[in-house]
Amino acid sequence: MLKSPIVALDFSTQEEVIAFLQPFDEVLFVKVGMELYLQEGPSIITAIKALGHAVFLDLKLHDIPNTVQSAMRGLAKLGVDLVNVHAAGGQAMMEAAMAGLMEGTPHGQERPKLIAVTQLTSTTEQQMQQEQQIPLTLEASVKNYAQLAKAAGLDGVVCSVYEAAMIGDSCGEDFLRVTPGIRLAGGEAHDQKRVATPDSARKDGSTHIVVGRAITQATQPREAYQAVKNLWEGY
Ligand SMILES: O=c1ccn([C@@H]2O[C@H](COP(=O)(O)O)[C@@H](O)[C@H]2O)c(=O)[nH]1
Repeated sequence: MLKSPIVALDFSTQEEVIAFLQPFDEVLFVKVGMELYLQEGPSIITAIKALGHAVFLDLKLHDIPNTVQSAMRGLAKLGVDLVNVHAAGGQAMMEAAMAGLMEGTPHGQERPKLIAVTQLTSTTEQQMQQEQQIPLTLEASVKNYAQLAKAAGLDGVVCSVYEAAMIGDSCGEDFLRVTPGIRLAGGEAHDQKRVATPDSARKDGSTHIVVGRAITQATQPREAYQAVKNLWEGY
């Protein structure tokens, strides 16, 4: 899987996506989330793949195992590189997701990698304990979800940079730690709570970073992407 920063294409239309991608002359790893996929449908994946980019389809599935298995069987046919579920759906749901992906991946093609969201990067420990009524530290909850995902045979998790090293120790260095909540130093956090810079992500155990607004809302997105990439790669 490409190691370059994963750019969150949080736009509503294909036109906006094409206009954003137009100045880039390299292969990008991009993320299509609910906003874009629910408005444009599967054709947005075809359009992005036709430009040669790698795709993380971030739909965070969370339902009963049978429903998730059937949904994943369908998504596997889109030829994306990475998909996800919510670990809170449980081990049986995650196993069903993996089974669906394996059933749906066309013969001769590589199965998309499957990761699970642990605790959203917009969640604080206090929120988790009070609203979700989880009587653990945030780190312990993330570790529990990561170990469930590992036991279910998933390829990794979504977590914040602050939990990435701990998950590498607990689940193995080749277990993916995909970390959103990335900001350039001094950047606006917006709704994110567990934020970190691209260089701290590199030093603190992320295997991949996800960056949206710091790039897509920059006055010069291509330059912002290059700045993030340089920090992530250690230049
Ligand atoms: O825990 C999570 C899981 C997913 N996301 C997604 O990543 C991007 C982050 O966007 P920014 O603009 O860089 O904040 C966004 O698409 C989220 O849906 C996340 O932030 N945290």
